[in-house]
Amino acid sequence: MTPAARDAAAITLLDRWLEGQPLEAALTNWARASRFAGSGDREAVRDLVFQAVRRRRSAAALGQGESGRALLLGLAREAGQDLSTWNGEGHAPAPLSEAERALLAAPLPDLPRGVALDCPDWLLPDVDAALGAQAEAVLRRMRDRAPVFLRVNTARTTLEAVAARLAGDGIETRPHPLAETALEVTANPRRLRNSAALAEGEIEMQDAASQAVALAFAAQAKALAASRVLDFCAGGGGKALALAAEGLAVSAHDIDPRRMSDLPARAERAGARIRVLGDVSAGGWEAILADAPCSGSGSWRRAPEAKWRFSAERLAELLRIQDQILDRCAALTAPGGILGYATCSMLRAENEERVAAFLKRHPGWQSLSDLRLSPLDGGDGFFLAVLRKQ
Ligand SMILES: C[S@@+](CC[C@H](N)C(=O)[O-])C[C@H]1O[C@@H](n2cnc3c(N)ncnc32)[C@H](O)[C@@H]1O
Repeated sequence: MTPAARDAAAITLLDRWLEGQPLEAALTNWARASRFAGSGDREAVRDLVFQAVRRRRSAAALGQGESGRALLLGLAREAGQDLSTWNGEGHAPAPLSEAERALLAAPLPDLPRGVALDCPDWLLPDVDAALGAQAEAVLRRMRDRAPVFLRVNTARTTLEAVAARLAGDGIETRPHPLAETALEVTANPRRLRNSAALAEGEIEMQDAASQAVALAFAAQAKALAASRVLDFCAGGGGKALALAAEGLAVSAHDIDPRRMSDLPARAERAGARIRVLGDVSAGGWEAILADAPCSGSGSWRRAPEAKWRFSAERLAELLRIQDQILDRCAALTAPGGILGYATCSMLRAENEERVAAFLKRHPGWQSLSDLRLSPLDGGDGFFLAVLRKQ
């Protein structure tokens, strides 16, 4: 596909998304119906579509419209591209109209803050309160794609050995200061899919901040000599696997057990022993991690659709669920045990305010530590509070 044909495909996909089709479904349907598109084309179209969704507000303002074509025009205007390839020939988009040509050549206007930063207005006060002077820089960082990170299974190998093995496949990496288990992929991330290191459990795809949270919690659980750790919201098991690699005996639970369906196979591949529990009515856990459902506002670079779907009603519902999970885990924790409360949210409402409300409801608990990471640290936005039952 020519670059202009890729633009035309992205325009079609963005239109479908704007009409209400989920992004992944639109991309999958298009890829199935477009046998002419090679893997490089599919990745390029995906990148373009995701970038337009990340920047939906500013792109719509600069392109002056809520259509796929206007969004790409807006992206091009901000980047100073001329779009002369849009000539209507072959599979290229129709040529620019006079008005579009004038728009593309016009100086960039001053946009309202929420538009320029691609943030819904109703979230700005919380983001400002949470991030203070860093709010703008963080939101700007969120307008671009996230790096690709690997977690090295240090129970089995070393960062150096994995990096050398991946380099043999042309995949370049470098260690990342956020977590001692993290490698950032700097070239050819798409080759990872076929890498033997992944198939053999030497690496997992996991954001570096997520790794840092797992390592910080593991260190406190080990300091307590906790013999058993419960991952109460295990989901796909990213954190459970990271905790197990630190030598902890991990049990995994999730309200939706189907989410854990791949966990036994992933654990086996990694050489980790993780017990998957259907029921956790028995308490007495010395260490529990509650990686709670949240807005995902720290990972909106990877899942940009969620940023525009999120609402005040959904936030209120999440806050209730987070409180319930914390209360349930408090009852399951042994006296003297610890409870880690984690989110991939940057909002105070889901983080510090939930912990403060918990401590008010549970006077017998104290806060041991807080960790707040933002995309300026390199990975996703994450939060971890470790609480102790007296
Ligand atoms: C942020 S995800 C977990 C991600 C996972 N820990 C990881 O690192 O891959 C949150 C999980 O919490 C689960 N969940 C939601 N409500 C819950 C509840 N009341 N009790 C337990 N798990 C819950 C969801 O099904 C979801 O899998």
